[in-house]
Amino acid sequence: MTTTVSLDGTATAADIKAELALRVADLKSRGIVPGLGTILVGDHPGSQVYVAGKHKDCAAVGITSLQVELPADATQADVEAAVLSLNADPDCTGYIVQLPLPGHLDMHAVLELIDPAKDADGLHPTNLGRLVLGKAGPLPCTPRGIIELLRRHHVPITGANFCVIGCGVTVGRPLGLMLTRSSEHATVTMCHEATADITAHTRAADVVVAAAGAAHLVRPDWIRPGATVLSVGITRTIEGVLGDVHPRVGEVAGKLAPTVGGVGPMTRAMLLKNIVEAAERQAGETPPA
Ligand SMILES: Nc1nc2c(c(=O)[nH]1)N[C@@H](CN(C=O)c1ccc(C(=O)N[C@@H](CCC(=O)O)C(=O)O)cc1)CN2
Repeated sequence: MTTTVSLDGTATAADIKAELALRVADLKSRGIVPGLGTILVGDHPGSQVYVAGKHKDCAAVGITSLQVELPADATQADVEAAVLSLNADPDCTGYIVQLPLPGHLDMHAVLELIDPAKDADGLHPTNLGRLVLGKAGPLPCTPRGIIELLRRHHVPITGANFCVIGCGVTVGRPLGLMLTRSSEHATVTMCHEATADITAHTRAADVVVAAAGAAHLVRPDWIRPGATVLSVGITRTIEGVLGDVHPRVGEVAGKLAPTVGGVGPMTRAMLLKNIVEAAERQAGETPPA
């Protein structure tokens, strides 16, 4: 049996928040007050928890919070009006529209209306295009958090074989783009529900990232002993929160980012980092690499 090392996102995020608090204090000493806005539509239970966590984090590092809440039956026009209002608000350095939106709303139309300079999630088409072209800009929070978690725990990335399960817009797709930049240069296999013989890909991987949103999809026999595994997707059931990675994978993996306390806190920390960097850019500075 392998002794698994936990990739502790809560502790790592705490370190990052302490570093960011110093940068926020420096900005404030020069009269620049970073502000994060959130737009939450409806009463999705996970989203309410995540947005509350984001504002708690802001308070901890000295970032101002602006919260917009709209009912589940808000119209496309209501949501777009909230976006335009934050685009115009000088107290808002950057903001996010919490996803998923209720099914009757057009997510892509909403995301396209965000001012790319205020896009704290890096999900505006302009910023995703900048990522493809290797230009500086805000990076999607979960993929950025995954790479930062691996780096801070000395998991090799360059030349490593990654298997990313799930091709969603917030995690899988941008993660594939980020891991193949010249600064990372990993070899990435993207898997999805139509992948034939998925275990052939997971068993060949040094690092498996499970971001499919399918409870306990990844089983112990899918993993090469000693490989690194990150459980990203979450399914909420009446029995509680279930991750994409079966708990017994911990008996095989060398390093494991658990479903709770792994990548989630890193996602939140990277949102703060995107806001601090946006404030620095808006002040005409180049954020540290
Ligand atoms: N606009 C966005 N929407 C969504 C994103 C995103 O990056 N931008 N990602 C996810 C949700 N998410 C951030 O919003 C997120 C997910 C999980 C956590 C977290 O801290 N999880 C806890 C567990 C809490 C629980 O689910 O009970 C943990 O890992 O300890 C934070 C943020 C979808 N939407």
